[in-house]
Amino acid sequence: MICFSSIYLKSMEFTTAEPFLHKGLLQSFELTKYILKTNVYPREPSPLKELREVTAKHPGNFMSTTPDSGQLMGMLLKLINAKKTIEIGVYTGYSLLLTALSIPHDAMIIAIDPNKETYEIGLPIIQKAGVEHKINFIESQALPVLDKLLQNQKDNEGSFDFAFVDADKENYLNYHERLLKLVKVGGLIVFDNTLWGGTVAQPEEAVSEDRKESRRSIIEFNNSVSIDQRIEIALTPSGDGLTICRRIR
Ligand SMILES: C[S@@+](CC[C@H](N)C(=O)[O-])C[C@H]1O[C@@H](n2cnc3c(N)ncnc32)[C@H](O)[C@@H]1O
Ligand SMILES: O=c1cc(-c2ccc(O)cc2)oc2c(O)c(O)ccc12
Repeated sequence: MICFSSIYLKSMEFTTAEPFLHKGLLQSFELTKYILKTNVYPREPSPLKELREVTAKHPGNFMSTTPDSGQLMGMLLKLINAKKTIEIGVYTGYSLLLTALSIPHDAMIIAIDPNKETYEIGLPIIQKAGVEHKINFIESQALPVLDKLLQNQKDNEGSFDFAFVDADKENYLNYHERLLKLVKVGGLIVFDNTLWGGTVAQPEEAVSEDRKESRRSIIEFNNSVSIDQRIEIALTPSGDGLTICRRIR
């Protein structure tokens, strides 16, 4: 396993247009670059490319969903013909715009994030792409919004086709429980960062202090979904780890 600091140092060699290289868990930057350059970037819709380039100039750029994970999510959204979706953790909106571009004209996304400022960085690009009408942005912590949606059982329980979670790792299990009630049988819940920079497979002593708490939460989450009989799962090593959960009961 390559240690995180050496990944970081190596990543400094790349331009700000490619802040995703250091996030990939593949053991070779060249291989990550190969995947992005041959299969991902050439097919990335131009508004997403523009949003990625704007975000690259922002200090939090490492938080964006990686373009390869975005490509996989776009495929999933189209495969299930998702119409009613929910996203927890928007930042500048890469995954949000990706979702908006992948669902039909009359489909919708409830997008939740307490930080409206970062959402507003990507908003002009979302508007220019003509998909703002699909988005209901809610400036809030996610848990109270999910609980409110669940209070209106008739309209919301089992009604969502797709959910994407990319926010505070400490609440992943709380989100999972609520989203399992909101998503229909056959619907998908996708969680980002489930390999947490590879630290899930490292001894705790080898992990930097600032990553320990989230690492513990992610490990607890991974263990829990691995035995959850209500879902089928696939943990894919795309980006920082993407766990796809399909509700089956
Ligand atoms: C990793 S970023 C999301 C990246 C985004 N998916 C993208 O593609 O750019 C995490 C986001 O989660 C938000 N967040 C943190 N705690 C949250 C909470 N309790 N509820 C909802 N969003 C939260 C942060 O404000 C931040 O914008
Ligand atoms: O380094 C991070 C941190 C987060 C993060 C931290 C605290 C929150 O309340 C939400 C998110 O998320 C990240 C992320 O999603 C990512 O892909 C890379 C790094 C980080």
